[in-house]
Amino acid sequence: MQENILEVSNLKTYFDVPRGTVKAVDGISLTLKPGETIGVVGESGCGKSVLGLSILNLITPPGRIKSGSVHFKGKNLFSCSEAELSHIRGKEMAMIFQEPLRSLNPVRTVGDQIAEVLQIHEGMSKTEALQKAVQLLKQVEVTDPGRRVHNYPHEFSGGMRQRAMIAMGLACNPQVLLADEPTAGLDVTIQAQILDLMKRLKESAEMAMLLITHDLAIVSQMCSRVLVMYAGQVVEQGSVREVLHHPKHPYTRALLDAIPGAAKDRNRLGVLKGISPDPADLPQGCHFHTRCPNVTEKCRIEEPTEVVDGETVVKCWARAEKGAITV
Ligand SMILES: Nc1ncnc2c1ncn2[C@@H]1O[C@H](COP(=O)(O)OP(=O)(O)OP(=O)(O)O)[C@@H](O)[C@H]1O
Ligand code: NI
Repeated sequence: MQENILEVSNLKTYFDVPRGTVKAVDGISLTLKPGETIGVVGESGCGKSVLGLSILNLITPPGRIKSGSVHFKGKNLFSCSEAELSHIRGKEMAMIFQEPLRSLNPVRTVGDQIAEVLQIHEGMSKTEALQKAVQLLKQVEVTDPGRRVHNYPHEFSGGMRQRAMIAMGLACNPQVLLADEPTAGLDVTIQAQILDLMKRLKESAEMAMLLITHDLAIVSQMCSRVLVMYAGQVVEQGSVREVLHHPKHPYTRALLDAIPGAAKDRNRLGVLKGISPDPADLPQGCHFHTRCPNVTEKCRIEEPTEVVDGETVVKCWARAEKGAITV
């Protein structure tokens, strides 16, 4: 068996806000093998981005890592020095953020920003780094990269900014890429092009990827395994084949039913009923019980344990009581 490159164990990330404590990530464990792509899905606010930022130890107040660990190649990132961390970030483990405009500096050229990563992590001279930046822009299929490298982010279209972010993320050939909605907000054709590009780059470089998205179609196109998050927790995880075709958790089923095409075929409701719970005031018992069609008395009182059911791990009392194996 191949060793895990990334191991997240019982991770909890909380935000202390005036109205209470937001449990954005509340006990998540996952593993990633070299070259593997895992999808992370769930509704807005369920904690996907906070999970990505926590893995890179980038949480700042009012947020805090409450407990748990993140091991990258056997090294616990929560006990690394700032110097070790900045070496790992960007070089060995890169993140493509949800909003490129927020992470690209508006007053510096795209080329300078890509070059900076290479100067810091690869010790290149400015001239060498700029040459490499042109190559990278070419690799992510930005047309006329020799001219574009001197542009500012606002001179790029949304799709091109996203490509520039991918170029920056890939500059140092990271072994793990955390991609947070890398194609959100782009039109469908450009989205397909960028995903295809990421897939090809990933395969040629054997890079592992954690792909955060709310789009299940992207998961089935890109990932081998998927984690379904609800209110800071993983409610179901397993192979894409199993989870998307034989969902075991009622929340996963509801998510699948919310896809218009699937809903039409199966003649079910297209919208997820009810609202997500307030993460600063989560319901007792199973976090999903307020919206679950199969809720029982026990679900309202006691948090479900995770159970192995075939190839899937599910956090649901209905499954636990069917005699599946408790983790
Ligand atoms: N800096 C912060 N201060 C307070 N609360 C925060 C902060 N960042 C995130 N949160 C809270 O943590 C929870 C998880 O947020 P997160 O951004 O991870 O959601 P998400 O799943 O990425 O959603 P989306 O799909 O909309 O990107 C939310 O309730 C959010 O309000
Ligand atoms: Ni997010």
